[in-house]
Amino acid sequence: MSAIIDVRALTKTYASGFQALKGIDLQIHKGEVFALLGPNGAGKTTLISIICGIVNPSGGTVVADGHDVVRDYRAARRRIGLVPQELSTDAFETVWATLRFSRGLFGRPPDDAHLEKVLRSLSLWDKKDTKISALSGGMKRRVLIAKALAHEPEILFLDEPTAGVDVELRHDMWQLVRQLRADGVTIILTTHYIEEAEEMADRIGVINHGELVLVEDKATLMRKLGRKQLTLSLQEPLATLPDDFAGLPLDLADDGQSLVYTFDVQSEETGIGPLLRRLNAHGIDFRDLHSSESSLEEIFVSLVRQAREPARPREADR
Ligand SMILES: Nc1ncnc2c1ncn2[C@@H]1O[C@H](COP(=O)(O)OP(=O)(O)OP(=O)(O)O)[C@@H](O)[C@H]1O
Repeated sequence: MSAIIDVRALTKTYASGFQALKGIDLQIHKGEVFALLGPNGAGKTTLISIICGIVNPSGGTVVADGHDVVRDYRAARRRIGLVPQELSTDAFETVWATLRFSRGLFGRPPDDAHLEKVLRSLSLWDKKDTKISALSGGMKRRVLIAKALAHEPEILFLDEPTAGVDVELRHDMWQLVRQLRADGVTIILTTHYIEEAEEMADRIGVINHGELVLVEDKATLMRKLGRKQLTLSLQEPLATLPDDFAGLPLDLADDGQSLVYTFDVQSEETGIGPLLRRLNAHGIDFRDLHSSESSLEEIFVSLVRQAREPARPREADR
């Protein structure tokens, strides 16, 4: 698959001396929806701002649809739409004037039919002559998206598109993202809602302390999410596992007082029945058992923690 965005060895040190990005390598495929997750201050907005040419990188390169975002800024920027977190639009203009101006800013000839299509898709058509200052918060969000789509970008960045919006608008946005994807637009979104990444993304990237700690197909992550653990509290603690159990996804925990068996929920055979029979044959008794499922949220939290404290075992692996 061809990369529509190619980020290589990207670093950013702000004037304060703070290193916000520490060597990011990332390729975004044409036509995919890529969700960038990370805790507050991880570097998501910095990364997006550099790709969109708003912030200068300290090192490395970014090429968007064949154009270097620094050397060939205008050509690169024309291909990109950005929906920022905050409204920076002139609040005293009408919705229509704002969109027409924005389209012109990117060197595109007027195309009222396109603007009408965008406004209708965002349920904003009846507000086209309203001043932005007179719109509700949710409507202003919709205007931000309309503005980003006015110049027909091939790449769309959504920086926390649904933070603080109501359920209806959230679902409308998801629907719009699906439509844009079907139209061939490449979409990169940042979000704090794991559910949103699960719903929308083809691939997921996790950034923490300025480093990409994971880039994975959502389907692969969901398989990890499907992992379950069965914990058996033993009647008598075990010093080691009998050799017979070697090769099984089985670990001793709690100083030998528990056995933890990890299995795939989606697979037909969990292997629990044979495991219990084998334990019985070895005279290993247990007094209690419980199972738990690792969620994407847990995987995400453990990745973030792991990057902070590299020596600690992963939560999801315990
Ligand atoms: N202009 C700046 N000068 C100095 N430091 C900055 C500047 N902008 C951002 N930072 C710092 O860089 C780090 C990354 O910020 P960034 O906004 O990219 O994070 P984020 O992942 O988007 O966070 P959030 O989820 O809170 O939006 C933070 O520690 C932030 O304080």
